[in-house]
Amino acid sequence: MPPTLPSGVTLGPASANRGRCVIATQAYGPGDTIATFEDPCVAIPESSHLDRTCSHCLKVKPVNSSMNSSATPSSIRACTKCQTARYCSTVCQKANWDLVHGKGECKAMRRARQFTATMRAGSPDYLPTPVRALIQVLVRPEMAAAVAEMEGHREKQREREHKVWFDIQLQARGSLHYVGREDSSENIDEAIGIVCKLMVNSFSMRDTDFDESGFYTNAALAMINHSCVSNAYVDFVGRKAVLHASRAIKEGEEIEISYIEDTNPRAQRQKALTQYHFTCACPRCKDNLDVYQVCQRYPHLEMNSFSLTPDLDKLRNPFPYRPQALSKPFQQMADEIDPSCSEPLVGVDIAVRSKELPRRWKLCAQLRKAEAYAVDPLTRVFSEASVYFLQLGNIQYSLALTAFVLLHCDTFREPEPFASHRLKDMFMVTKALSYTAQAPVPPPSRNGALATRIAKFLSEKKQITIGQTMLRIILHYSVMTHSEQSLLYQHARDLLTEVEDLPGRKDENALIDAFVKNPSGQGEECFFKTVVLEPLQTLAGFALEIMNTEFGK
Ligand SMILES: C[S@@+](CC[C@H](N)C(=O)[O-])C[C@H]1O[C@@H](n2cnc3c(N)ncnc32)[C@H](O)[C@@H]1O
Repeated sequence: MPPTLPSGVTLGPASANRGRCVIATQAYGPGDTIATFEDPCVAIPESSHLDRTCSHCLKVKPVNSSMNSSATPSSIRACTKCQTARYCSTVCQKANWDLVHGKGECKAMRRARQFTATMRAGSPDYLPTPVRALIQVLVRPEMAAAVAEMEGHREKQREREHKVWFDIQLQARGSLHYVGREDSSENIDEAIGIVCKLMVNSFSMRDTDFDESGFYTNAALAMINHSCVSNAYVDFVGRKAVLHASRAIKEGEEIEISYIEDTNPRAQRQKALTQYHFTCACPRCKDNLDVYQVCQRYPHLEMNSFSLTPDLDKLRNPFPYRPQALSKPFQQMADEIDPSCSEPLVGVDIAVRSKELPRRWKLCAQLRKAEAYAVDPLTRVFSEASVYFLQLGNIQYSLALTAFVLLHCDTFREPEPFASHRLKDMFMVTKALSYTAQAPVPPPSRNGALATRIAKFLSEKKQITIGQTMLRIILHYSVMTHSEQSLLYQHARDLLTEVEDLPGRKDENALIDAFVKNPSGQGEECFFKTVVLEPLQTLAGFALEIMNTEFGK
């Protein structure tokens, strides 16, 4: 039986090369909620997040206590039986017990724990995420039936590298063992089929740092096809998946989401799509468009007039004077260097990063010369450098680099002003401003003269007002897209309340309020330009100097 789709969407006709698809039953505007998907087949925390995530409502206890908010649980307690699943309340524990944990998952987790204690002492006592996902399906026959309807490309998965097929078999056998089922060829066959289907139809949920924090499969959501220039995106709120329009969608039009990071170069995108077994024929792939070209085609650029990049001419025509002078297209430059700097630097030892960043910065020389800052791997180098300096304690450098990414990269990469990366980078800049607003100007040091200049510049600006205005923009777009339950919205709202309640901010509060209500008013526009935008642009302007000083020209 095909899955039942929520109202707002319906199954469209299947085609030979794309299979089934989902179409809109009415028209939607950019940011609109299209549909909400409930009753997932699987919704679990990533194994690495188990100890701080409620296994039922999936709320995460922040690592950093300063990120606590009304939306995050203050404590997470382990199930006393398996010691693996954790819950934020007895209500969640009971609900999860009835749904899945009491149906065999708890027993399976206990067996896994015992096995590790006796056979593999010292290794992590939880099972890998895909194995836990498979267990959830195996112990709920109604979900096994729903998963059976999905596309799994089983034969093609078998033809992939030996390691992939070996892992699939291992996961299938391991899960059967832990749920206490015989490893008959019939059972193994069924389990392998489920693993393949989960690989093709599952989503990674991400936390506010964009780390993979959960694994999610929903039979109805699994009917949506992919495009690297999608018209919709999925947000996760607890156990619900919410589908939003990223651009206007007509009644009867196919809904397409992106399964992957669509701003990556084409070769990387193709590699990431290997597990889905199709060749993407979207315009970005077909013509190898760069992010600037895709941005120019976004039909609602005017929405950016209420954003940190309100210069619509620049979005429509980012390189007015120099397109012909280029030796080769941006994307070709990027494709040539990307393979030698595509490994993510997050989590890599800081000493390695201190060598790797200058190497990558140098490799990006052609893109820098062309000022194609929004094209990867160059944007990635800026973002990774920002994290690097933050870890070194140089908050001024980190702030300037994130401001640069926000103003010179994010909008071209994601032209919709409600895009999650944009809102998240805005929030990071706001947080950094709240620290630098309180911190004294650092004394000059051998490498710190530039940081001192940045700090001095900031000390002369109204940092709180800049941050407060950005928080209002974040909240505006979260409300517009009905994302008030998202963690980012909750954090932004908490921080805003804190700032608005500070003594002596009545006048600023009124000015910001007036701007949000009427951004195109003459006085309001002037306030935004001089108090918020120009200081941010100057701050971002330090970024190139930082990179050249630290990593060489
Ligand atoms: C999550 S499912 C989407 C629903 C699928 N069409 C079905 O009938 O079950 C993913 C699979 O759909 C197909 N698919 C998704 N997007 C596609 C695209 N842009 N071009 C061709 N096939 C696509 C691929 O077979 C892929 O493995």
